Amino acid sequence: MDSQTHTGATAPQKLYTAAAVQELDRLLISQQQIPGLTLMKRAGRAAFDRLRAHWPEVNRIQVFCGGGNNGGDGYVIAGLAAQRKLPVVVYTAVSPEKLTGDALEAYRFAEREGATMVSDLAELSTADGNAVLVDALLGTGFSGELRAPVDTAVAHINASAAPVLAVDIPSGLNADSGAAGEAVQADLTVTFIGRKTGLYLGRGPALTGEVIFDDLSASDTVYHKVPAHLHRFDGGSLEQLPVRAADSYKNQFGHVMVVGGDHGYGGAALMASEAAARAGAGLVSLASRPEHVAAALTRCPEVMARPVVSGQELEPLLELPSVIAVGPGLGQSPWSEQLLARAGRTEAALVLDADALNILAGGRVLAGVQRDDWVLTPHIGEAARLLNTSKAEVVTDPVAAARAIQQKFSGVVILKGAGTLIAHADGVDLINSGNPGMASGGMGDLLTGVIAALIAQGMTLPAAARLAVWLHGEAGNRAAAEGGQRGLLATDLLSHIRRLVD
Ligand SMILES: NC(=O)C1=CN([C@@H]2O[C@H](COP(=O)(O)OP(=O)(O)OC[C@H]3O[C@@H](n4cnc5c(N)ncnc54)[C@H](O)[C@@H]3O)[C@@H](O)[C@H]2O)[C@H](O)CC1
Ligand SMILES: [K+]
Repeated sequence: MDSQTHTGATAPQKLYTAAAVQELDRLLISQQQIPGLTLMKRAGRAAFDRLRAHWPEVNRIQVFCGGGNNGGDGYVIAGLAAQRKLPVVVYTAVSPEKLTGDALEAYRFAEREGATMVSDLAELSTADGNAVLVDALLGTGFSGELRAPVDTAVAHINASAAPVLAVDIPSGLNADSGAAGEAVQADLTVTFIGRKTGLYLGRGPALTGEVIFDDLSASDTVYHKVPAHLHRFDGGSLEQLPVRAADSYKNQFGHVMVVGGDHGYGGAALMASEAAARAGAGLVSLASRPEHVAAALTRCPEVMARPVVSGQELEPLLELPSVIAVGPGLGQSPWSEQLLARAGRTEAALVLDADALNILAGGRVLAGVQRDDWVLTPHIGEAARLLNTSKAEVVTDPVAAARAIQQKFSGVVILKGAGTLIAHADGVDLINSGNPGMASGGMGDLLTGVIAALIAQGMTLPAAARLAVWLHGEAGNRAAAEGGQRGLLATDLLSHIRRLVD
């Protein structure tokens, strides 16, 4: 959760890979003539000031320093604390003799100011007082698996009850992908010069705690020289639906048709339909197995439920909608494949989800089809199937996976997760939204309905995808705030979707 507050519309945040941030670092030193040590001092000062602001009662700190410049930032923090008579102990994970360059200068500063240095974790105790732990073990230079003794230092930090500030990035978290094995669980992460993509992807959101960014007074010129890897949107930076004119009428707001609901899966199709209605679509119809029609009429009479026994029966219905969402409760039977094949040939914009994606991945239906006017919404497993690769591969580099699916199928790809990626022809966007309570059946069906409704109301596919992902997650957060996460049900979100879409 980024602490930046939003008073009005703001630009999306730029996210960078570790390599890009190191390029920014290099440019700052070469173009802006800012010595590396000055950058390190600014980084350490920024982190120290944020530590004092976040924990005003702190009365001692323990800094865990690695062997590189992340450790260097830690030594600056320790020196500043000692200067201000704030008791500080530094755990030197790598012997100071091995330090070089700016990190060695920073170590000398901490030593001159009287910071206590220990090389044995057993000498550290946080039993009493308001201690804060500072993780300066690894930053953007981390690669591979955690090596000793950093792994034991990470475990020591995580075993402590004391709050943790991570310098630049929690140690053990991959700065690009957000993948992590053993990694520091931080309460606050202060990151410098460029926001790393890994802070907002995969395990990043769970490990960073609050993220605070400090540009260390870098000038805009360097940012123009290094392209961002992702653009991160939040509530303040999203394109919204236009205000409705007084003389509006329902056809102006499009017609969404949901195609799904095979035997036993009527609920998914109905939830997607109701979500489309609650997100403002002018008309919503549902094409599903006949046994679901009665329940649909009872639950939501505003949805025009139509029984479909075969693909032929679906054909005449496909002329009506401007957007067709195929997938919720669709199943993978011959019936399911027939419906996807026919829907896939219409002029309407498409949203493909769940089993529609699994059928598409099978290659028998719509093989080789690329459309600019469809949105695919895979989760990690469906993405792996669409790319004919493993889930582990997708988790290792989710941005590459989202891009690859977009290149293979064209259109817009939403790769769902704690950080959701939206890949389109002009790049890849990221939205952090939702909460663990949303890991339950039906949540994806709601998102599908909201995406379709926003497209039906005239938004471009990328803008509709971004707003739908944010709105869906925000509805989940508000529903969880109202009644808890564990028992959160998809239909709890509907009333919040209605409020948020206004
Ligand atoms: N531009 C900026 O954002 C600024 C960054 N600063 C800080 O510098 C680090 C990056 O420093 P670097 O020396 O490149 O790498 P690290 O300190 O992150 O790590 C290198 C260090 O760690 C060891 N190591 C690598 N992988 C492992 C592993 N798997 N297990 C154990 N140890 C590992 C490696 O051997 C080195 O000793 C950045 O994050 C910022 O904190 C600048 O100070 C300010 C501007
Ligand atoms: K760190």
